[in-house]
Amino acid sequence: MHLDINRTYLLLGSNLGDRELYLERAIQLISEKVGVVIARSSIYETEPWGNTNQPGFLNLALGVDTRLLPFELLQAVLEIEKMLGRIRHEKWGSRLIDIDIILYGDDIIIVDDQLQIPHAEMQNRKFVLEPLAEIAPNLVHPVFRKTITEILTTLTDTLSVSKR
Ligand SMILES: Nc1ncnc2c1ncn2[C@@H]1O[C@H](COP(=O)(O)OP(=O)(O)OP(=O)(O)O)[C@@H](O)[C@H]1O
Ligand SMILES: Nc1nc2c(c(=O)[nH]1)N=C(CO)CN2
Repeated sequence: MHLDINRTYLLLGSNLGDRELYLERAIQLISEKVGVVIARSSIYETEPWGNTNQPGFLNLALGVDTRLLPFELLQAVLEIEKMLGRIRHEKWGSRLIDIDIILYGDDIIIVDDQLQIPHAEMQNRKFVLEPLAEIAPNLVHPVFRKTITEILTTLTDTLSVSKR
C-alpha cells in the first residue's frame, strides 16, 4: 500500500576524501529524500573488506522510516550517491560514499538482479553487523530467522571494526 511506512536499515560507507563530511551529507539527503531517520549508530573505523589494498572506511548504520517502496528506495539511494559525486571504480573498491540497503520492512525478501534484500553479504561483514547491532540488536533476519546479535556470534570476519 502506497501509504504504508516501512522501516529500512541502511549502511553508509566512505573511504575517500573528507569521509565524515560525506557521511553527514548523505544523512542529510536521506532525511530529505528517503524518510525520517529514527536511529543512527556511532561512526566506525573499519578495515577494507574485499579489495584490502585501499584506504580504511568509515561506516555507520541508519534506521529510516520510509514511504518509498523497495525499488523507489534503491533509485533514491543511487541518486544520492550520484549527487555526492560517487565515482564508480571497481567492485569492492574505493568510494566517496556508498549506501547499501541492508533490510527493509519486517519480513520482506527481494531477489532481483538489481536489488537483493536482505543484503546478500550482510552476514559475512563485521563492518555491517557491528554498527547495525548498536541500533537494532534484536532485529530478526527474515531468511535466517536470527537476530543481528545472534548472526554476529557466528561471524568469521576478522577485519577490525572499532567505534570512533
Ligand atoms: N541491497 C542492496 N543495496 C544497494 N544496492 C544493491 C542492493 N542489492 C543489489 N544492489 C545493486 O548493487 C549495485 C551497486 O553495486 P556496487 O558496485 O556498489 O557494489 P559494491 O558496493 O562494490 O559491492 P557490495 O554490493 O558487495 O557492497 C546497485 O546498482 C544495485 O543495483
Ligand atoms: N570496511 C569496509 N569495506 C568495504 C566497504 C565498506 O563500506 N566498509 N564497502 C565496499 C564496497 O563494496 C568494499 N569494502
